[in-house]
Amino acid sequence: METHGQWERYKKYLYYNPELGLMVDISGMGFPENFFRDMQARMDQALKCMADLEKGAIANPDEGRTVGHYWLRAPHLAPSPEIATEIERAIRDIEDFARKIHRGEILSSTGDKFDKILLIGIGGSALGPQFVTDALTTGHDLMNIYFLDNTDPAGFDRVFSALGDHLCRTLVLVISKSGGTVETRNGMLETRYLFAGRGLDFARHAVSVSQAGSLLDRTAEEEGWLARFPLWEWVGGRTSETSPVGLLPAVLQGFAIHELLRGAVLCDRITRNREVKDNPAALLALMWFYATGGEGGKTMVVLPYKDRLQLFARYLQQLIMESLGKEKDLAGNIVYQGLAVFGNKGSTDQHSYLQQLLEGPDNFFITFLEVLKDRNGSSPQVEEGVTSGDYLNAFLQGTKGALRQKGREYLTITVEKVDAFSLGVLIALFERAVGLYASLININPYHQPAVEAGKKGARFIVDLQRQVLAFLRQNRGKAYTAEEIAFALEKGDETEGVFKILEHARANPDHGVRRTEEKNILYSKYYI
Ligand SMILES: O=P(O)(O)OC[C@H]1O[C@H](O)[C@H](O)[C@@H](O)[C@@H]1O
Repeated sequence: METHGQWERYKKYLYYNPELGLMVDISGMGFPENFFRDMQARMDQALKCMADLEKGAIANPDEGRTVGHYWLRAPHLAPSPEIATEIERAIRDIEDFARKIHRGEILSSTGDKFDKILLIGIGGSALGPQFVTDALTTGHDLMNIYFLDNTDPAGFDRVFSALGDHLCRTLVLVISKSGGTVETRNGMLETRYLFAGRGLDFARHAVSVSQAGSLLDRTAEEEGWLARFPLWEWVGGRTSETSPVGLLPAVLQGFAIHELLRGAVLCDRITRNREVKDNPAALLALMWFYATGGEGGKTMVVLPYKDRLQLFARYLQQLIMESLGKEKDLAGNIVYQGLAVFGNKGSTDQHSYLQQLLEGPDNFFITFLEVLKDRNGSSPQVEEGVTSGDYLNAFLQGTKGALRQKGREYLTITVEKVDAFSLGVLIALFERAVGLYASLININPYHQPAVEAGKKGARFIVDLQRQVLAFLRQNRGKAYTAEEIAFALEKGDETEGVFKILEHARANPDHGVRRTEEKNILYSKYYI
């Protein structure tokens, strides 16, 4: 399966760092011999930009902001002693709060000990905690966690019914950097109604994580919530796992946050290395550049061969795609940059889309994540002399061989085991790879200007809905087609939107909208 030349290439390019417990194998990528030499000047510049960023340069020029996620795990690197003190204080306060919760020194409104967490947040305010929870949960953590990360009513109901009678023992973490994200607000409001319906005092169950002075922070202050933890302007949502966003739920669950931070800080130190072959983040960034021609020409399939890492692909989707998916470069040129990420886990995905990766268009590269330790303790044999873990390893190696034969490219990141330390390493590794790659392609990875467009669109539709419902109420008992309503409201250009609003309204009991049945649904009439 393997040729001598491959082994030589493997030996030549394998990165291994025993301190990090990390290997990065890039030999399965077909870059030419002179690639590193040709990229040296660009990478030197990227590393210099990163060094400036860490010293507090305005690395997010569009928003005039510094970018400080690396300070979160090394407060002494922060550009001012005030910032360092704030970070240290926040970690201390989180630990202190969690200790009191665990010891029952802070009790719920009913005098019960808290043993459940309901985390309400979205995007960067949920993905990190979800990933870390799934990776580290033992099944008997100090507290069990549930998430609301959308504005889907049935999604709320599913979680509420799982919480059932435990609501009186549930600590609610509302996490939002901006403090104004609608999905999070809706989750909070519905949770509040649920508490009120059970006669429970929501404020005595609620905790916020948000920027000082945000709507959420002010609400928490005015209503006297149990605690308020800070988030700072200089931490982006997608790089907030080592901030209170990630640390608060982790420490409440009993995860080893100092190990997570130690993994991240060590990885940060090692990925500052200016010697590219000794810098795994620089290696990743260069491989992304090679694979996509620096233009996002290929997608990255993230395949952890470990169930506990299956949410990593989803976590990386935000970290990478929200950071790198940009219309303009730093000079204002239209570039349409990005790096699309998908994936779930191996070997499971070998039984779904791997067929296409082997025989379909060669428009991707794979990042395998390999974990050497199978489980705590030993494994039974599933065949003579072979364990399930041997098979997982064999499927990974076998898939690489099959890809090689087809000339498909991949790289492999190996960690010793899944624990808080290795998660810290992986998070920091990809954070820095994203930053370095962004410099290589000259874009700002720290803003997300387009996200606003979808939010604006939603506000427009909610406003249009108010007008449509008001029209039907004013003309109670009379029935109208979507076209007639749009015309009457002088919203002829929005007829499709009006139709979708009406269809949604008649499918639900909330607004009392009904529909006449016509052969062609588009001529159906709606009334209240
Ligand atoms: O933490 P929040 O302010 O609620 O933001 C939550 C998320 O929503 C926004 O739309 C951004 O695109 C994300 O980067 C952010 O993580």
